[in-house]
Amino acid sequence: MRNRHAYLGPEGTFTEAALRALLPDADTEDLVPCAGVDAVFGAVRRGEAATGVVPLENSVEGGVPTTMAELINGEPLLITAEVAVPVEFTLFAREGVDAAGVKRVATHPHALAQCRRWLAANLPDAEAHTVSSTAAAAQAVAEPGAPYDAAICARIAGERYGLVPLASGIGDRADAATRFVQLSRPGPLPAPTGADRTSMVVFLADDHAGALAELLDQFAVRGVNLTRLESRPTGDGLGRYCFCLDADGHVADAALGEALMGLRRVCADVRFLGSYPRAADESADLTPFLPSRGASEADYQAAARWLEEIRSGRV
Ligand SMILES: O=C(O)C(=O)Cc1ccccc1
Repeated sequence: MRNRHAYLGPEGTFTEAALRALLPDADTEDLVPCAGVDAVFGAVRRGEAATGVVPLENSVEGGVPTTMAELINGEPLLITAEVAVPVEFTLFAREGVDAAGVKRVATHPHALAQCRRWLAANLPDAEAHTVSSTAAAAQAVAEPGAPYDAAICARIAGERYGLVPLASGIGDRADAATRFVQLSRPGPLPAPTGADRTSMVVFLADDHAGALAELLDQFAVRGVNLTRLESRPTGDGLGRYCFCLDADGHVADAALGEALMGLRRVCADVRFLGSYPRAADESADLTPFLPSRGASEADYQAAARWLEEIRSGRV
């Protein structure tokens, strides 16, 4: 059976662009557009798709709430790849509608948040409406009797649904980028590449002074660099948070593996989300970081051999 790949659809989303960047050889007939991020998770969990691609975080807006909630509380899936995609927004309308005729604009919440200043300056009287994706907005605008006059979406989506561009580059930050992840059902991990990232969710054991510092210490003392730390409500009441962390390295690396064991000992729960190759990001320094003294892979291996010798009575 052919491998199918679910993504946040319909055709023309930034997520589709991310999927095609991750799987450049995939046939269009194997791509499964889904109506929401939760539907992508569902398709992968039920085995209707081998993998799924969803937006995880944006450089301007931060984490994508549905993706975070599914990763934290949903039936576990593994992140097996990531890609960062630059996002450029264009305002599209039906043929014959000009900027003065735009009273209702539709788009994805993350796109709206990134175009607020432009909208306030250029369409101050237009109502903004959020829908499941930027391409869903373009599709809705193209329908006869559409409830919206214009959509904020990728150029490819506007063209795909036969709309006319009214203004391009309308994002408040020209350098905005979104990080997307590919998900699979739990199984073998991608092999270490030497430039990997590991994602996890950590639940503290109890609320006490220094609890977060203890968590962070597990990485600091082992020379493991963190690339992201986001607190999210657990859903169990006000003031109850878990922490979503990304770290440089692979769980097969000694330092990261020991940091995870340390977390497992001092925290109530740790959900491992995956180790996968880091996205090639021109702005990121992908040279392996220089670990602090005693924190290299060789140091860890030597210390493990030494302990084994003591335990076996050879020292
Ligand atoms: O709606 C889309 O096209 C998506 O893929 C989600 C999204 C929306 C805005 C910025 C990045 C990703």
